[in-house]
Amino acid sequence: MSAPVRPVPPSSGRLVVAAAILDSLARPTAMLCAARSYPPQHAGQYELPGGKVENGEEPVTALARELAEEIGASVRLGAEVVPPAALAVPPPPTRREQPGDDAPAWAAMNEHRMRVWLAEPDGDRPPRCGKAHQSLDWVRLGELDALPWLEADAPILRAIRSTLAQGAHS
Ligand SMILES: Nc1nc2c([nH]c(=O)n2[C@H]2C[C@H](O)[C@@H](COP(=O)(O)OP(=O)(O)OP(=O)(O)O)O2)c(=O)[nH]1
Repeated sequence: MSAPVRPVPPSSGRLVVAAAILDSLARPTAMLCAARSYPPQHAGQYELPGGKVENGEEPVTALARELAEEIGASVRLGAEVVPPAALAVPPPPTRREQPGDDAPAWAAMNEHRMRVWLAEPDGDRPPRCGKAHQSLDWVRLGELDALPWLEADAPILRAIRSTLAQGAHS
């Protein structure tokens, strides 16, 4: 008999938002992968571009701001990559300073919760590598597994791949 699945406890961290930026939502062949430049113990590890939501900010507004600040890019959002129930960290009780933080999220590093959206460049501002990253590269979908990702991102990458395989991504 298998052990009962314990619900993921609420987290004490902040909400982080990130984007799996594809070359095309309709016909994806590559994803934009960013290698962190800090902290030292995570330098060189890969992540999805994004960052922490500020107080008072809606998650998708924060994502647009973080992408503009970090990689100078503007994107069109596709579907959210939603965690399966067994991995979902529940949202905190409604707080006025976190509008829109009302959905289950992935468990991220440092007790943070993370929500992830598929996206594609909207053609206005192409991505470029900023200070937060050592490198920013388009990586073919079949080669994503070969990169050293932040440990917390492993189940998210699996979900991205399975969403893309189902063809339900725009
Ligand atoms: N952007 C991003 N953050 C991730 C991913 N996976 C993951 O665990 N995280 C964690 C790392 C950080 O603790 C947090 C994101 O916050 P951040 O990008 O503002 O990073 P930071 O705390 O180093 O930045 P700062 O506020 O100190 O400038 O979420 C991911 O794929 N993308």
